[in-house]
Amino acid sequence: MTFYKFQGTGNDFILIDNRLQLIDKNNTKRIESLCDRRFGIGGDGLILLEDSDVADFKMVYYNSDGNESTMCGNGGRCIVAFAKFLGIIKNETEFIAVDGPHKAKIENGIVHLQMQDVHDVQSYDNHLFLDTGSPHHVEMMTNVGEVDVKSTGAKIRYAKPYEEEGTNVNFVEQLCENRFAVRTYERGVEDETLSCGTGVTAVALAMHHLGKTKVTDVDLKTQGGQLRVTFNKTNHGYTNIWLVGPAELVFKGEIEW
Ligand SMILES: N[C@@H](CCC[C@H](N)C(=O)O)C(=O)O
Repeated sequence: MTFYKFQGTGNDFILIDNRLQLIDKNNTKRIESLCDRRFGIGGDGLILLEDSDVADFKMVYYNSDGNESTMCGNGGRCIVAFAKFLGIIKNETEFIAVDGPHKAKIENGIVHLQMQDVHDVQSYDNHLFLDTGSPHHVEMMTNVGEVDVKSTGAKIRYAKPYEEEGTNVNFVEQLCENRFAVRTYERGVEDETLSCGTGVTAVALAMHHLGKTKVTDVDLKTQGGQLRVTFNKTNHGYTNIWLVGPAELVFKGEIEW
């Protein structure tokens, strides 16, 4: 079976064309072993591209622990690049993911992915919580380069109120009016990843909600590169949210499933 390795700002994924339904989707151990960086191909997750009756294709996302999870923004951008590579789409598409339909377009190699509207941004004393397709805890700090993301993120992810279901955890530093540095601990990877698409989307909206920025076109600096999030603010929350950035094929190979 042919697999493809893609990366979007260093968030890396194994992609497989599963339109013939050849994959045993309950084989959690196999997915985990393929994502292992020493004994497998290596990746923050594995994504299946499947047929859909209502859209160009369907995205099925697994974290590197082998479990199917909620929406992956960088994975969403990578599967759009993969669908173009396979000749399923040209430069515009609509596909189905676990959180519903997503529009996307590719312009000069950059993938623009529309995210679901966000109506609820919860603000607490020293953090915010919102769901951008996946759950995100957002915490501001003055020197994000120095935080131990793995241990601090894990403490927050397993503590109340998140506990078993967990959350992704984002640490944010404001660099200027429209630019923020973000480091993310990802649930299901249980470590820092170089970038998280739903995470930077959550950060952009949270910073606007807090009044840290007034712009609706925000630059996000991740460990793996630059992303951009644009949106509209309405009386009902945030709409027309787009996650924008690169997504590239790294290599392909053959595996026994
Ligand atoms: N890397 C992702 C987020 C993937 C899902 C997350 N790990 C979870 O289980 O909540 C992104 O780019 O959004």
